[in-house]
Amino acid sequence: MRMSEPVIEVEDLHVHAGASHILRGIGLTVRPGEAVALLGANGSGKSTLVKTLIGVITPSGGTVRLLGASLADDHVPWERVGYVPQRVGAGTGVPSTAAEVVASGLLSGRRWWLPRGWRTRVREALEEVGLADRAESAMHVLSGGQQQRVLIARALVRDPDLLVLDEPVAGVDRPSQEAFAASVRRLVERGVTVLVVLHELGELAGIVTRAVVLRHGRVVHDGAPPHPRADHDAAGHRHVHPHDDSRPTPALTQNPVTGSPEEVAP
Ligand SMILES: Nc1ncnc2c1ncn2[C@@H]1O[C@H](COP(=O)(O)OP(=O)(O)OP(=O)(O)O)[C@@H](O)[C@H]1O
Repeated sequence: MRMSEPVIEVEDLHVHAGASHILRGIGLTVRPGEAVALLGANGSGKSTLVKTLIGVITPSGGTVRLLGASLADDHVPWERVGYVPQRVGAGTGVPSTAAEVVASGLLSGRRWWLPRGWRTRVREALEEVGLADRAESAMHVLSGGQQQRVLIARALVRDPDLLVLDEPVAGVDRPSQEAFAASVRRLVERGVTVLVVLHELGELAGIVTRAVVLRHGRVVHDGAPPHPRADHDAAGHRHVHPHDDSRPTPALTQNPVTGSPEEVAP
């Protein structure tokens, strides 16, 4: 991949699920070193887009290229991609320690043994998310936020060029949110490209360089992230904004309370 080549290149992407047309012609180009927030109301298609990017969902139309390689041709260098799924509930899955979960990030479809020096890499990844002292803790005794940080460490241990995260801080405790934001800042400083699904910018305001907003499976805003406001997490604030399909696509403005992009009547 040449350095100037896009890390993510999506053209006219469509996804159907049964009769539902979920993604309706998405175009998105992300260049090396960008930190992009993918925002939008519940059900706007954010998770579907990232799952399509990482090959979990097969598109019904359009093209996806990651790190210069076509997804359809199955040539994507997955060892250079880190993915953090939407949080799963505590206590699910097989019992394993934080270090074991992180080490699993070093395995890939082609390699089912751990590389030389894996212990050091696992320790560094756990240090990166502030959990070096919990390496031998079983996952189920960790808080939800700590579990999420372990999943982030599992993606980081691959030393990825592209990191894709699906709502990594939804519902997690404040220390975990702060640790996550600090990690993302360091990654961006190192030149890692980040695409992160968020409900609001929160701790990542000032770190993400660009915001892409989806609505009903389309990109309705792609540009500068909204400015953060100190009171974005004030009690009583509604973090999601229901939409009515019958309305025309509205303009976006900055929510005066949250600093999040929000729609206004045209
Ligand atoms: N397998 C499926 N079959 C049918 N509809 C689906 C399927 N997966 C997702 N959808 C629908 O597609 C739409 C987009 O879902 P998606 O999870 O991508 O949205 P989202 O923006 O990530 O939402 P949230 O913020 O709630 O996670 C929703 O209306 C959802 O119900």
